[in-house]
Amino acid sequence: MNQAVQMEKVKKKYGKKTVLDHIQLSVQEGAIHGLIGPSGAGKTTIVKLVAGMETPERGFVNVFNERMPNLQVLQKIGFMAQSDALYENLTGLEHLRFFGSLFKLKKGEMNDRIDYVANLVNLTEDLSKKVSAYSGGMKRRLSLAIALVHNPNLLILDEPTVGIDPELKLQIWDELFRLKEEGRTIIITTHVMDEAEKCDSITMVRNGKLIAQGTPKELKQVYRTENFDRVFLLAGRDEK
Ligand SMILES: Nc1ncnc2c1ncn2[C@@H]1O[C@H](COP(=O)(O)OP(=O)(O)OP(=O)(O)O)[C@@H](O)[C@H]1O
Repeated sequence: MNQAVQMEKVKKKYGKKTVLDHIQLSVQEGAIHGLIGPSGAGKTTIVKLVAGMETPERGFVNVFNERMPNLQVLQKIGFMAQSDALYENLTGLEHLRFFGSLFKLKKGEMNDRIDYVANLVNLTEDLSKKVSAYSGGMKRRLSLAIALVHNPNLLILDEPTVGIDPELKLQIWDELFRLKEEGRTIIITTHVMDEAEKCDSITMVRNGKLIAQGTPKELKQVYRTENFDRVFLLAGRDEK
C-alpha cells in the first residue's frame, strides 16, 4: 500500500520556541491515523504542516509523494480546523457553494455533493439559515461538511467531535469508516481515548515530541494494559 503522508525529522518553531522536534510520521493510504496528546502537545501544528499551512524549520512533509506545501495536492485535502472559520452573514448553503467552487466542482456534482454532505451532518433542514443563527454544534457540523464537500482523498480533522452529541458522533465515525473503505486517508486529532482506539494507527505526542507510535493493539501490548488512558500515561512517563 502507498504512503499518503510522510513526515521526516520535522522541527517547527514559533519565534524562539520549538513546538515540534524530530517528528516522524507515516500514514498509509486508506488508513485512519489518530494524533493523541494533551493540550499544547503540538497536534494542531502537525496537522497544519500536513495541510501545507505551516512549513517546518527542519525536515520535510510529503503528501501523496509531493513535498508540501503544494497547490495541486491541496485540492485533494479536506481540512476541518479546531475553531470554525465561518462567515456569520452567509447561510450554510452559501458556505458549501463557496467552498465547492473553490475546489472547482461542476454545478451538477456540486449540488449532489452538497445534498450528500448536508444530510450526513444533519444540516439539510438548516441550510438556508445564516451561520449567525447556528449553535456551536451546528457550526462544527457545517465545518465538517465543508471539509468533505469536494470528496477529498486526505481528510484532516482537528478534534471534530468536540461539542457534537453522542448519536451524531457515532454517525461521523460510521462515515469515517465508510471513507476508509473507499481508500481515503484520514488524520484525526483527539483527546478522547475511545476515539483513539478506533484508529488503525496512532501517534502520541507530548511537549512537541513523539512518545509512542503503533496500532492500538500494539501499544496496549507494549504497555501491558487494556486501558488506553494508561497507555498514554505510561508512554508519557517513558519520555521523562
Ligand atoms: N501561531 C502560533 N504562534 C506561537 N505559538 C504557537 C502558535 N500556534 C501554536 N503555538 C504553540 O505551539 C504549541 C503547540 O500548539 P498546538 O496548537 O499544536 O497544540 P495542540 O496539541 O493542538 O493543543 P490543543 O489540544 O489544545 O489544541 C503550544 O505551546 C502553542 O502555544
